[in-house]
This record gives sequence, structure tokens and C-alpha cells, in this order.
Amino acid sequence: MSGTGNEQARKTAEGLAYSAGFGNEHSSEAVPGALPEGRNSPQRAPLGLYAEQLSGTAFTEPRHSNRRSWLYRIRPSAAHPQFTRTGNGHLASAPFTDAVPDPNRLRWNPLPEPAAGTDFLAGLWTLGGNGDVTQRTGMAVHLYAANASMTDRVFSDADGELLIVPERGGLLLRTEFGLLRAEPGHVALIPRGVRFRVELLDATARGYVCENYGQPFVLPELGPIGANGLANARDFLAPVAAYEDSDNTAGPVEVVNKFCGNLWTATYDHSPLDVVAWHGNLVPYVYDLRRFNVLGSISYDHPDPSIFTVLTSPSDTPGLAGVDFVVFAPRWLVGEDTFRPPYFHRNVMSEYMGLIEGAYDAKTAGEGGFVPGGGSLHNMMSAHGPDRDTFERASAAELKPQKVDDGLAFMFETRWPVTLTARAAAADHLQTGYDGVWQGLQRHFRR
Ligand SMILES: O=C(O)Cc1cc(O)ccc1O
Ligand SMILES: [Fe+2]
Repeated sequence: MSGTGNEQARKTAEGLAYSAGFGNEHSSEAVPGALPEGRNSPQRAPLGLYAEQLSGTAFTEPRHSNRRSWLYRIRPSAAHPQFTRTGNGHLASAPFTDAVPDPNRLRWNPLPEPAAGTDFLAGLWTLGGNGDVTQRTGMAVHLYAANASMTDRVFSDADGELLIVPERGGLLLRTEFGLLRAEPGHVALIPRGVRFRVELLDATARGYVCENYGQPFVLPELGPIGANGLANARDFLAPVAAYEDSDNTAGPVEVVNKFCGNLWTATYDHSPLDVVAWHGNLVPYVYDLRRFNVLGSISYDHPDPSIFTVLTSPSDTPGLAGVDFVVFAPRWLVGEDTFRPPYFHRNVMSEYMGLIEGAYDAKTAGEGGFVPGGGSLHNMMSAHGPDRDTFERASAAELKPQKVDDGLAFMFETRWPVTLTARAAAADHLQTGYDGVWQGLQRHFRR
């Protein structure tokens, strides 16, 4: 899209209205009277709209985890032509079988600049993942690099929920539920199957996507932390209803549907973003990571990073996440007699880390290192932790209260190893010599 288009998108995104609260029963109508009163499915829905339910959990799941919304739209979603296969581009899905799972510690530079005219969907590039889309288990790690808005096409992912983590460039997400603006430092969460279009607010956009095939993300339990803290529910913002009424006014709209690992496409004669009103608790959200209430030790030792969990996708085993989304946000470190950066460890969970801004306190910053837009993968049981320089520095540091505020990093932590796509394993931007950051750690043992 031209610069003018991006300016238009930014103007549209300015001052967006939202409905706040993770898991709330939200409701919104773009036209007064569009929401039926007191029932979901009246004989004739108001204003001649079609009523439609979208479920995110089985009808019979417990109340506390049940997710569904009712959508009142100009055309029912069922009114569509046949889907046919289209190319998957650089998108891949679980099961990932084209590379051998790799126990090595791996790190990538940012994706290369895409060809002109690459939109968000075309710019998605799969690093790897685990589980199986047909079993609704596991996750995929994608990156994206785009320089064009999606025009005349929308995307929906039947395979999973999408957690979008912009690193460069703002996004305007036009969803069935309305508009969301996600700038770097925000995350957007699009439920399984929700149609949306991504417009760029800046000339280019780059970031990360966790595709969660498993149970929908929820806020983690707080246990002894109490009733407040970490990501607060009220900071998750859902859109308000905004619809496109493009019947006979615009050209055809391509709807791209990711289903069981493949992309399918159908050409509609209207925009499926035609929801005039909706209510329910299955909604997209945007969340500003800087709102995260970071908790930590105020005595000694470095707490496990589970304390930084923003969202978790539970599994059938209590406490064991399919995937956790964890943020390393600005915070004070005050631990006494404590090695303050992340400790050396081997973890049963597998860790993909990305950097939104600045530096990360376990890794020396700079070119060829852990840089914004890049990422690292430390699979199950791979030994990692502070690099040599960080270890030397932190072991000798004077332990005054210290503000760590020069970066914003995150982690997708998952119960199963991440198997790479062949493309990611052979990428030019895969760094060589990552093992070297742990070389030269001196022997200090004496008896
Ligand atoms: O590997 C990492 O940097 C992530 C991480 C951070 C931390 O503070 C403790 C454990 C851990 O895996
Ligand atoms: Fe780790």
C-alpha cells in the first residue's frame, strides 16, 4: 500500500474505542438496536441481521473456561463459495517432520526484508513447532515481515489462536469484532477462526506470531500472589463492533482459511467483516506489555520466569502449559547475595525467545548476538543461561538496587520440543557459532 494508505490506516486507528477486560462478557453494537435483547436467536434478528454463534470451546466445557460469542451480521458466514487449495507460502504446520529435532542451541538474526508488496499473510514464515493441528495440540512459532497492507483479502486460522507480537511497525487489525491497533510493545490475540485483515500503520512491519493449536490462552493463576498482579484482566482490550458493508460496492474479497496445515481460498462477493453487533467472551484482544505488573524477589535468588507469564494455554495436566507467553519487562533487581541475571539451567520445557526492543539481561547486546527481530531456541534439556560476558559481569557486580529497563524480551515456552522447518534449519539468517557465547567460561574451582 502507498504511504498515503498507511497514513489513512494510522488515522483510522487513532483513538479507537475498546471494551476492557480479559474473559468478560463483552457486548457491542455499531448500530443502535442491532443486538437482540434477552435472547441470542430471536425468530427474526434485529435490523434484518443474521444471528450466528462462534464457539472457541466445546459447548459442554466448564463455565469458567467456556468461550463463545454471538455475532449479528449482514450475511451469514455460511453463504460462501467453495474453498480451493492455494500455496502455503512460507507457512508450515504441525506435525513438523521435515527436519530432525535438534538438541543444539540455536539463534537467528531478523528475517531479511521481504519483496515489495508483501502483506502480513504472505510475510508469515514458520520457524517450527510441535504437536498436531488435527489433534488441536501444540504450537508453532512464526515470524513475519511485511511492507504492504492486506487489501481485498482476509485471513482466518482454523488451526489455532494467533498471538501476534509486533517488533517493528504498528498494525491495524480489522477483525470481525472490530478494529484493534497493535504497536510494538503490544500483543494482539486473535481467536481460532476469527477473520481479520492486517493493515500497516508504518512502511514496514516485522514481528513474531505464536500459533496456539491447543486450549485458548488464559491468564495464569495467581496463587499466593493474591487477587492482583502480573497481567491485569482490565488491561486486555477488545474491539467495539465495526462492520464493512461492501455488498456491490467493492470488488471481490479473497478469504484465506488455514485448515489442518494448508491454506484454502475462496472469493466472496462481500466482506465477511460484516458483523454489526456481537456479544460474548470469545473476542480478540490487544494488550500493552508495559502494563504488565512485574513481580520478583525482594530478598534473594532469581525466581523462575513463570513469574513473568502473561498468558498460558493449559494442557490436561494441571500446571503444565501447552505454551506459556512470558515477558521480560522493565523491572528492579534488588536481590542480595544473588546472581541476578537468568541462571544456568536445563529445562524440561522448550524455550523460543524473541526481542522486541533493546537488550536482554542474559545476553550481551549487539550485532551477531540476540537482537530485536531475532530469536533463540533452547529446546528441552539444552544447557543455557548467561553468556560468558554476562556471567563475568554479574558475578562481580556491586549489588545495589538496579533498574533493568533497556529492553523488552519475551518467550514462548512450550511443553514439547520445537522441531524446525527445513527452511529455518537452513536459513541464511541462522547464526553460526552460537555455542561460542558459552566458551571460555573459566574454571574457578579450588579446594
Ligand atoms: O533462558 C532464558 O533466558 C529464559 C529464562 C529466564 C530466567 O530468568 C530463568 C530461566 C529461563 O529459562
Ligand atoms: Fe531458559
